Amino acid sequence: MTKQHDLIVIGAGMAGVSAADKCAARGWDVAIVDALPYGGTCALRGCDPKKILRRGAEIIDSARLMRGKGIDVGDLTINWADLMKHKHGFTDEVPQNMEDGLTGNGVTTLHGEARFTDKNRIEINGTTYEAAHFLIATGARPRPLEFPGHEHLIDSTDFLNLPALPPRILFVGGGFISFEFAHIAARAGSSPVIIDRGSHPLKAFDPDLVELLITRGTDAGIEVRRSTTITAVEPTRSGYQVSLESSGRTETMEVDLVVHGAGRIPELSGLDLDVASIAWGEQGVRVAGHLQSTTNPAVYAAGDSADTPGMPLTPIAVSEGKVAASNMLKATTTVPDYTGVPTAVFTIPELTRVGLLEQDAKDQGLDVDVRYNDTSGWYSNYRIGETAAAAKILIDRASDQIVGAHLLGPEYGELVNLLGLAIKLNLTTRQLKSMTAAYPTAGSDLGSML
Ligand SMILES: Cc1cc2nc3c(=O)[nH]c(=O)nc-3n(C[C@H](O)[C@H](O)[C@H](O)COP(=O)(O)OP(=O)(O)OC[C@H]3O[C@@H](n4cnc5c(N)ncnc54)[C@H](O)[C@@H]3O)c2cc1C
Ligand SMILES: NC(=O)c1ccc[n+]([C@@H]2O[C@H](COP(=O)([O-])OP(=O)(O)OC[C@H]3O[C@@H](n4cnc5c(N)ncnc54)[C@H](O)[C@@H]3O)[C@@H](O)[C@H]2O)c1
Repeated sequence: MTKQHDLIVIGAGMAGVSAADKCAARGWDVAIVDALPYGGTCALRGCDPKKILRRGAEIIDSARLMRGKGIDVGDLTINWADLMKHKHGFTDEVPQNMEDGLTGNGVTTLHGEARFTDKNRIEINGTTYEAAHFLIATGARPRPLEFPGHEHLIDSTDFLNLPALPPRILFVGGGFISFEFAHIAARAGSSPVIIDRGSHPLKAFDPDLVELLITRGTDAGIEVRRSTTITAVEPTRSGYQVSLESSGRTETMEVDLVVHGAGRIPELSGLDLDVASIAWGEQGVRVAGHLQSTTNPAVYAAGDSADTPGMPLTPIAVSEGKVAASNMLKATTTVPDYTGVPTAVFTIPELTRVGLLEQDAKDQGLDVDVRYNDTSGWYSNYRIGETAAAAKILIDRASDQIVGAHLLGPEYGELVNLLGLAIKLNLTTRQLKSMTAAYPTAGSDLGSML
């Protein structure tokens, strides 16, 4: 006999777990399933382990910036094996803790790959489960690549588990993953090369600040090649030969490792969505604004696997998971609020953004005052020897409200949260400037940035 649940969540990452906990707390009979250990991408294979490895790189970089300013760097190096152990100290605990948290909240935890067999049924390891509602929260996977030899690439999960870093690493794609990993690898003693087929790497970020970051990265030993296509990857005796093409010119590069950083796509393979009449496309499960499937009312989707206006980021996954849960529980049609969600690429220093790009604001016909400051000479950056730091804040002249903010600099990943709050709450710059910040902190620079 099949068991009838109120809700089955497919995927125990940030989106799925937020929704499962919320519905169980309201008394629903909830089951959740994952094919991998519980925790999802962010905690096990993404944000969290990545930022632990980045900590080692930050220490090296900070010490180098203070060379001749009171710090003798000497042979300060990253011990990759120990740094990995430090990472495992966090990640190894996650699956059991997360599963214990769910069962403690009354959620039934299942293991295996789920696939739909009907509009209201799924099968896991040969057993059928039935539910009144389903939440698809299956995340994303690396985009399949076409060039010959693509099977030799490692992906971000492999990179975050490397037992040792080889000297020459080539990153395919100039996005979040390649830049973050290249910044870690360079401080760990490798020579990274980022190959982007487009002319604007990190295209979700302010192009002026991206150029500053690329220059800072060059000083740290990172090479970035734009408008360059990879035509083949072939194994050699000691590594790989990568064939490149740029403006009609071809060349080859010898490297030890090739890493996939060329984008991720929703993970819907194996779900058999068509069997359950669930519409989907390249951007994910097709949902209405309130996250219900456009074709199967029993089904909702959230996070990286859902086709929504939100970027594939952890805070979006969490907020969509909660909104989907609330809509299922109350049969409401609340749409997630995507305004004022900041994002950061954790290079050294970090590059952040919230709200509109300068070009978007212009395209929308907004009359914006662009307040640009090179903050590298400001006290907070002088103190630590940082040479690349800047802020570009876009203020709507009519309302005096911030419509976009772009920051490059140490600790600006924290500062951008204040600007996100200002956007979300429609604060004016006059109100923001009335804030008294602790001094000297990155927050105390905000008034001058405005
Ligand atoms: C290297 C890397 C670094 C990142 N860094 C950041 C960062 O610093 N900040 C940030 O905001 N975002 C970051 N992200 C993005 C962030 O990790 C994702 O947006 C977020 O984890 C998505 O959560 P989710 O719940 O939608 O999916 P996931 O966390 O991916 O969870 C989906 C789960 O579904 C399971 N699953 C899939 N198919 C099935 C199936 N058929 N049956 C059963 N289970 C299934 C998977 O095993 C997985 O555990 C990073 C991503 C990567 C790859
Ligand atoms: N700090 C963070 O928040 C963080 C960190 C890592 C990943 N993520 C999330 O994961 C997603 C995926 O990250 P990503 O870095 O893989 O993708 P991305 O979308 O950020 O960047 C992919 C880049 O690869 C380029 N590209 C695509 N195909 C190529 C090819 N064949 N050859 C050369 N270049 C190619 C694209 O032009 C683009 O610049 C991100 O969009 C982001 O949402 C977030």
